[in-house]
Amino acid sequence: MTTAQQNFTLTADPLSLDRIRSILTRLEDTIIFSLIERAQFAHNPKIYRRGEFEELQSTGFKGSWLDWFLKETESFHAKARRYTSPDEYPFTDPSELPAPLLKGPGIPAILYPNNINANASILSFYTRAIIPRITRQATLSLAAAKRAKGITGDDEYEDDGNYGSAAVIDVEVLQAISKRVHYGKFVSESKFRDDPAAFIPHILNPNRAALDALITKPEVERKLLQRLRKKADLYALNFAPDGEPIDDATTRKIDVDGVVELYEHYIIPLTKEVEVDYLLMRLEGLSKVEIDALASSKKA
Ligand SMILES: C=C(O[C@@H]1C=C(C(=O)O)C=C[C@H]1O)C(=O)O
Repeated sequence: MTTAQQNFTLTADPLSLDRIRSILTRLEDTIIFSLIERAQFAHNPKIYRRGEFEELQSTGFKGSWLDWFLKETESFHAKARRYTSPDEYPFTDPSELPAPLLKGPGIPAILYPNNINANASILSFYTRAIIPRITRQATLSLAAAKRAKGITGDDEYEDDGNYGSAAVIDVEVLQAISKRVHYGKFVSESKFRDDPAAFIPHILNPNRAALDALITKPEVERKLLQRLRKKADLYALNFAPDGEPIDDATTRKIDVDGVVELYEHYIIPLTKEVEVDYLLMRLEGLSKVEIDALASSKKA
């Protein structure tokens, strides 16, 4: 049995809501620290646009610099069987990824079979809304330094040439956000099994609003945003050699409001969309007898 299989099968209960929420809490740290790393570089908008690198286009690749980093990284990880795990989803079209090198049984099918992949939405909000916000400080510093040297031009002020470093970190951030959002499937499977009868009527007669209301836990979200701000405030601090925090807003390592807004306006809403999408397909292929049996069972 591979480690990955053990991780899922030896865990007390892979669908325990407390366990899932503890993983979501740990991913907050991964996402904040990855954003701190990305914030060290300027926006570098050209790495998100197609056709900006002639050397790349000459290989026949039609995507952006970041699309290329995603495809090359995910191609290697696909050979290591990363995307047979129910908590891993590629940004690259799966049909363009190689088959796993490792043979043998994959991870047990904890989730109901589904093709839900929200990565296109994640990539869009990350490159259009999050990156410009998170890299604003580094971009302003770069612009001031370039103006001082008499360098002019729009993109020039947002381009520090660190295309590889920025894209490597972008891939890390995107993978962490993707894992976090797609854990919504585990949350939904857990909530569905806990009370199938509550969900089944709104799946048989599709009702997104009713399903969204059933999975939404306002108090959990409120506490999450409170905790997130505390973490980002602390992690953003620089410390003097004597260990004292440097109380200077201009040296903060991350835009704290930007991190909170990332979760409030993008990550949480998209996680809930994945939860509802998963529930809407949860009865596919089941007979009326099987559905009735589920509806009459309290804990599936
Ligand atoms: C993830 C859950 O489902 C919903 C989504 C949440 C989120 O994305 O942080 C938090 C609470 C719920 O509204 C949960 O119940 O823990």
